[in-house]
Amino acid sequence: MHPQLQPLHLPDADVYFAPDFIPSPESDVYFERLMRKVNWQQESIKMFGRELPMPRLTAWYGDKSYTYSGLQNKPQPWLPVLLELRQKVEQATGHKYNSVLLNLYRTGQDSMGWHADDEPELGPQPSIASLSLGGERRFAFKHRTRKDLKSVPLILSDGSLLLMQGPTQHHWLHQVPKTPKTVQPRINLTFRDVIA
Ligand SMILES: O=C(O)CCC(=O)C(=O)O
Ligand SMILES: [Fe+2]
Repeated sequence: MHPQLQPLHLPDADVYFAPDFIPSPESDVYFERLMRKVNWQQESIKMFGRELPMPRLTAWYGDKSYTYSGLQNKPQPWLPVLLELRQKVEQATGHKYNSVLLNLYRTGQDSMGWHADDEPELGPQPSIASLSLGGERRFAFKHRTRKDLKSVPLILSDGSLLLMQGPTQHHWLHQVPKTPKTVQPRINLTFRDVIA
């Protein structure tokens, strides 16, 4: 594993974090390439019987289709910029990934609610590598059942890499809350291995 990936020591989890995995200005170049080349989509979510726009833009690239937030995602074929980033991430983590979900948080009003990446297509102990580019955002982990544990905050800085593996998704939820602060746009890439 990459020496910058340091363990976070959460109980019932296996999480590593590298705050400066892709340093600036290389991170800025990747951010601009992704803004331009990725086919960003505004998806909607069904909530209480109503269709609402997701509070972020998304895109799904890879080799196999996959269900996410109840949507059947047909992946788009890999772009050169995504293959470059995948190679870096695979080298650092020692895992292989056949898919990537991208999220674009345009402003502080864009967000992702509490969830786990525990879809059956990812297998029982998924390895998920999450790369952040652009404006930094707060992230948090919350244990599903142990109410004695406080939620664990983390700042996902520009160029940072977060690796969640082993039992993490089974026991913990995570989120990216909205913020009233003025923040720069942020791109997040979660590399995954879809087995089904
Ligand atoms: O934007 C982030 O850091 C979180 C993304 C995430 O949790 C997901 O795509 O499942
Ligand atoms: Fe997630």
